[in-house]
Amino acid sequence: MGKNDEAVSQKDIKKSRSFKQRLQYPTLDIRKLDKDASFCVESASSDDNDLTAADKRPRENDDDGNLDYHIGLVMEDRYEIVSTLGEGAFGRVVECIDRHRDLCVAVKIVKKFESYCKVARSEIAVLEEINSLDDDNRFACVRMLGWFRHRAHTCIVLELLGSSTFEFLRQNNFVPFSVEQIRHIAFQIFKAVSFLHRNKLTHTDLKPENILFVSGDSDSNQQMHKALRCLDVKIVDFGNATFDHQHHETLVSTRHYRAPEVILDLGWNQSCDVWSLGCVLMEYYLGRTLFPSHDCGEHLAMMQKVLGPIPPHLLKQTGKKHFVKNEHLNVDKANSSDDAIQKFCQPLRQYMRTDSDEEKQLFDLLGCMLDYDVSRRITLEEALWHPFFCTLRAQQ
Ligand SMILES: Nc1ncnc2c1ncn2[C@@H]1O[C@H](COP(=O)(O)OP(=O)(O)OP(=O)(O)O)[C@@H](O)[C@H]1O
Repeated sequence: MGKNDEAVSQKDIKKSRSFKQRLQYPTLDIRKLDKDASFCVESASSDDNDLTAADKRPRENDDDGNLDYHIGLVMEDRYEIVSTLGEGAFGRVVECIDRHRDLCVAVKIVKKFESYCKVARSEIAVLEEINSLDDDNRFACVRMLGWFRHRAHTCIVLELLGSSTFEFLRQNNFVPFSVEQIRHIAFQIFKAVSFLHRNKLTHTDLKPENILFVSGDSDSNQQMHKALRCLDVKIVDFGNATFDHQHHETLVSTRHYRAPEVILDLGWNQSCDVWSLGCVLMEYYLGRTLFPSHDCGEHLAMMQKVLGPIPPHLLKQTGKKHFVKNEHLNVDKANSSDDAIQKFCQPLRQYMRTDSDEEKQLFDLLGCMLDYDVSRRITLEEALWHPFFCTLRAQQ
């Protein structure tokens, strides 16, 4: 299945817009659009489209291929749905009581379409591998507890976690995290992703929505307070995780977190996760997306405003020649004077002018993570030895 921006059906666009309407993001509300648009959805099966037939029987799926469940529904004679936790391009995640173990769990109910089932199978394989590689649960990756099929939907049973860091920021009116909080969150995530990288896996979709606090209190206010006290987080969503030996899709990551080598189609490796995490940490610091763009040209122009010119040797290699003019980024005049670039993008060196030593360390680390050149970009193993983490390393 091709995952590219061009392969978007009208149905996907409608679906993306409804996502957009549901989201309240202060600077730009198109975050979800690109992720959705990156996947070519197979059309619904004929019985999904047959409204007359569907009208005559209780509905099992909504138009997006999601299971049309209700609170109280029991799946597998075991998992009783008590609430909805989240929604993504691949389906919905619900909180359930596991009646066999008298335990609350999260169940990701994947959309019914075959392409999504395929991604779900891959997510299950990756989660099984993580469970067996990390049997002591030392790294901050969500644990899979099992999986089953319910009415043609693949359902993945996961340990129950709390809010995503994106949701946390949103509920907190996008007040940024403190540098100390960023340090704690980053340290755990870097260790976890570094563990994935050592085991030849790339996550490819690291973003604040996929980094969840561990605290699972159902009262959101209490949850916020608890999360801020303990700051333990875990990574979710391994549906696009790719082993080194597997085919690497041309287009990966949700747009705002997408590395330049992916946009320029230069091939990618684990280093694209490092770029995404650089964008994530900056978002935690700013309380808003670092590159709030919806267009590749504008996105690259934003990168230039923040990080300086894209090296000509990289532009020389791209097959996407429309991005290049005289060995430099071909910045469309309309884009370069675009409000969004002027308003949201500030050179990283200006942030470095801060008087705070800990902020200086953070920006130094971010500079190393947001290096255009993959061969020079810091690895997470190296990043864990950066002075930004020295206090946490000392505590280990
Ligand atoms: N184990 C969990 N515990 C609690 N909430 C969860 C859990 N896993 C996922 N969620 C919630 O559900 C949301 C969607 O989950 P996930 O990212 O796995 O779905 P997806 O369809 O693959 O998303 P995407 O559109 O990013 O690909 C998360 O952002 C989070 O809010």
